[in-house]
Amino acid sequence: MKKIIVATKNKGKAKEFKEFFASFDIQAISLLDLPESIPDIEETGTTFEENAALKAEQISERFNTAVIADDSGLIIDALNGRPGLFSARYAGEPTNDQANIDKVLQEMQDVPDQDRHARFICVLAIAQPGEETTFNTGYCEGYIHRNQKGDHGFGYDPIFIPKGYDVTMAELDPDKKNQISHRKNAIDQLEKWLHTL
Ligand SMILES: O=c1[nH]c(=O)c2ncn([C@@H]3O[C@H](COP(=O)(O)OP(=O)(O)OP(=O)(O)O)[C@@H](O)[C@H]3O)c2[nH]1
Ligand SMILES: [Mg+2]
Repeated sequence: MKKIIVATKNKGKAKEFKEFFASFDIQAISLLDLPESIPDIEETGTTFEENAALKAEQISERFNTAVIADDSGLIIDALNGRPGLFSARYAGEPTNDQANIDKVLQEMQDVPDQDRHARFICVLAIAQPGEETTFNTGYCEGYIHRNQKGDHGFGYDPIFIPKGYDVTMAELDPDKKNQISHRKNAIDQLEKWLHTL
């Protein structure tokens, strides 16, 4: 089976990448699967693209092979785009999904239903030795619920209701999330390249 390194230490993302790539007969190997422990990559970029490139390029250089990295987040209109680039550590370090959810719900408590629009963004960077890094971006539109529901997925899934649905992303079956998510929409743009592996 072909393999590809995905430069992530996020268990939720790693699980989804494994599921996505299995359909291409490719085994996705996350940084959590590697025998040696890989130092955290500091995300000093000012955009999702910069952070995704930082992660993909550093790991591609270390292993001299093609590497995919994902920088993603939740963008909420009523919070002027926050948590955005800082979605992982919105409530501070170490990252804690529940604390992040609590902070968003607290900041959104007085926001009326019609103003609770939000979207997930996923930027994939593909770094290959000797080649320019390329990018694919996917979105998933929706809105922020007033409380959290469901226990599938990860991150902010329990408070995000995808457009066209009346349940949160965390209430959806994982296979369903993988059909509509920002990650899926970004990976769909990779299809041609994945067949070249
Ligand atoms: O509910 C969610 N469903 C998703 O599908 C999703 N995708 C991203 N996120 C949030 O955005 C942060 C990414 O930050 P991020 O791209 O820096 O990843 P990370 O730091 O968790 O791991 P790594 O990939 O950098 O190793 C994550 O921690 C989450 O809070 C999601 N939340
Ligand atoms: Mg990160």
